[in-house]
Amino acid sequence: MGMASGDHRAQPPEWTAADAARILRVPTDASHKYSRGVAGLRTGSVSYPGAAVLSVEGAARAGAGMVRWLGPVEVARLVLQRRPEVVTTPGRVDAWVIGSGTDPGNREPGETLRLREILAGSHPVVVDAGALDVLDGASAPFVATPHAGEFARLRERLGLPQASGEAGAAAAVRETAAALGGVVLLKGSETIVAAPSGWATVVRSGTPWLATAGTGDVLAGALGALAAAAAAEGPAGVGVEQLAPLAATAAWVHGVAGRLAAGIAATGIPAAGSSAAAGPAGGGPVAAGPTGGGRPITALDVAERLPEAWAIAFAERA
Ligand SMILES: NC(=O)C1=CN([C@@H]2O[C@H](COP(=O)(O)OP(=O)(O)OC[C@H]3O[C@@H](n4cnc5c(N)ncnc54)[C@H](OP(=O)(O)O)[C@@H]3O)[C@@H](O)[C@H]2O)[C@@H](O)CC1
Ligand SMILES: Nc1ncnc2c1ncn2[C@@H]1O[C@H](COP(=O)(O)OP(=O)(O)O)[C@@H](O)[C@H]1O
Repeated sequence: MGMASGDHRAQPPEWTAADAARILRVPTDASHKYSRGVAGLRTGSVSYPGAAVLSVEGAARAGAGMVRWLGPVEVARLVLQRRPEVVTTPGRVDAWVIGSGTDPGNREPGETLRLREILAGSHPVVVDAGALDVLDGASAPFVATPHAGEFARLRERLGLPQASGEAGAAAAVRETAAALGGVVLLKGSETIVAAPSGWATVVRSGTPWLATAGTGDVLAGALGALAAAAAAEGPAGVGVEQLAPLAATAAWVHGVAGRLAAGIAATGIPAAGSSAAAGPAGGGPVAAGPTGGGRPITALDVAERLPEAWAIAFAERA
């Protein structure tokens, strides 16, 4: 796994298919749905019901043993229409996803308390969009997943200066992770992940076609599934530093899913729709760098390609 913890000014190494392959978990004969991890989502709202559906899709397609979604009944109806596998009653949760598709300005005080309880717990938490304002004082291990606009607001709240330039971005993500005491995943054309220790990596597996509404909600759900799988593995749970490679892996798989959906055949990735794309045998390393061509995609298209992207990474397993 690439390390860059010593020198905080160094550019972080790129996260690769082989790195992702080491992180992904495969069920065994002894597995059951709970041992594979329950991803608990408090995402979406009456104002943004679609984000609930999209984050649920991300979690379900990234291999959760169970997706538990909690929220308003009218939103639950939409979630269940799309995915009847989802459980909408309270119960066991191994990792949480909060904030996607919620507006802090419209949040009921009871919901704020619930989010604070989750962040005071011991299960890992993916903190997206509308929950980024409740991070202060969190004791649970967490990954914050801001886009550039949310990142700027987060830094302002922390009293940190705004970052500039590529080198500045990586340093700023490390600095923000240290200040928050949690992992920060800054979404963009390059996605930068840093842990409080200074460990950092950059994910370049995506495509600009991902710049469409809702793809970030899919990513949050996918990361929730990976965190739940890790947390369900043993009583020791998942520490904050362990969340960083999980976050990088979710971003890597999400980026490749975006390329597959857009029909971009990067080096080693079979063209979308080809039979080779269906399984590990078609996998290979994914080239970094600019991608040409492609076609418009939707966030659900990305979610649908997550299993293929997963298999491409897994094929790199030594
Ligand atoms: N189907 C659904 O239900 C969907 C629900 N969604 C949910 O909607 C909620 C609001 O989320 P949001 O991202 O639209 O708005 P918000 O956080 O208020 O910031 C927007 C401002 O920030 C700035 N900005 C700078 N960089 C930026 C960047 N890289 N990407 C984006 N913005 C960037 C930019 O200002 P500018 O720089 O252009 O002046 C812009 O005006 C949230 O809960 C989310 O989960 C969405 O996921 C879509 C699908
Ligand atoms: N130009 C780009 N190139 C590659 N990936 C991008 C680009 N723009 C956005 N993305 C990816 O698309 C996703 C957008 O997430 P986000 O901004 O949270 O959108 P939303 O809130 O609508 O879900 C992120 O995974 C981000 O890395």
